[in-house]
Amino acid sequence: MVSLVILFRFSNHAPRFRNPARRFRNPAPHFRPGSCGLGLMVWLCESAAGDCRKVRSEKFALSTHQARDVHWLQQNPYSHWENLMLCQEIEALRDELLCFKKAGGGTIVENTTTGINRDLPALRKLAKDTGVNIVAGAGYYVDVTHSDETRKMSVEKLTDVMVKEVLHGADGTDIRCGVIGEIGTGWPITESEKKILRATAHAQKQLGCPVIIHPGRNRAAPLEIVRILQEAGGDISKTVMSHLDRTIFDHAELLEFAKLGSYLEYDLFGTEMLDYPFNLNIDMPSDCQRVQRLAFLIKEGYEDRILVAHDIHTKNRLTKYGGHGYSHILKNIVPKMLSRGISQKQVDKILIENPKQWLTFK
Ligand SMILES: CCC(=O)NCCS(=O)(=O)O
Repeated sequence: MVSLVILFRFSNHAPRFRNPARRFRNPAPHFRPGSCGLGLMVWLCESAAGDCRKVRSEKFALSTHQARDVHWLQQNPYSHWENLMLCQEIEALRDELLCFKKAGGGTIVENTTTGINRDLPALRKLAKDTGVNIVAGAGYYVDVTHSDETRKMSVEKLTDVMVKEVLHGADGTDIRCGVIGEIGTGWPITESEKKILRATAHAQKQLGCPVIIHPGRNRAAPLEIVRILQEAGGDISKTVMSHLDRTIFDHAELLEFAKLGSYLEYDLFGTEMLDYPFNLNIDMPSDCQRVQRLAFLIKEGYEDRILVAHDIHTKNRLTKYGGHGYSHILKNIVPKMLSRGISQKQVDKILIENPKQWLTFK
């Protein structure tokens, strides 16, 4: 059975939600959590001018959306309120996992962390129901999701929390996390995020555990993160730098970064959008370009360091809503890799051996 790192989320993705009225025109507003209603988080959108208003729903109800809306959602996934509420889709996720298993999948990493609705009991139930191994993530997401309590914690306290989440259980359960991350960082990296990065390195030093980092949307971000982790004693060889698809584009810069020895993750497979709403200067690559990037890294000798995933965090990417689903890499990307000169042995390394090595505690 294939073991594969596929990230999916129960989280709502609202911290990244852009105000639809300002879509694609103004710099991204900052987001922060607002009140709760009917168990759903309501998020407030704070514009650059500092005014707050409730994010409004787009023009159609997602549950009844028609085929004609599929393309709009694919291009504007963060501009539809309900589309962000992946936590409502437990049944659809069960179906996705069963399809994934049928396609040869064995394991996924679900690295929703504190700040975006980690739901460990739901993960446990899904793993039991489907027989797919689900590895949960410890730690904290990006700054805007940090609570006042989190901000006040010392590096030592944050380290203790993460160590406990791995050794004893998280969120008041006995469910133990198998990786630290994704640890969220923006650009520039905030003081609170730096503290959490240092704590991550300290926890990793104690546990010998896998770590995964979400870098800010700037080509300098991955390098700066590695520097902070290294200074704090982290093990870069057991650390994944995720979302490289939208972060480092230049080949020479990518090779410079690769030399530092982290895992290099291309994890937005299935995401094809013309305008990347979080940074309009970025041209989000297509799946074909992602495969080209993998082939390039393999040619340069980095096949031991590559990981791939879908990072599904919005509803429209589920099969139920006309999306590519959890089996896209297994069903569509692997054949594409093979047709572009990547051998079956190399595919197996990326889908089986590398995740196994990364997930094994030292
Ligand atoms: C919540 C999951 C996440 O942060 N995914 C990264 C999306 S993006 O920053 O690459 O757009």
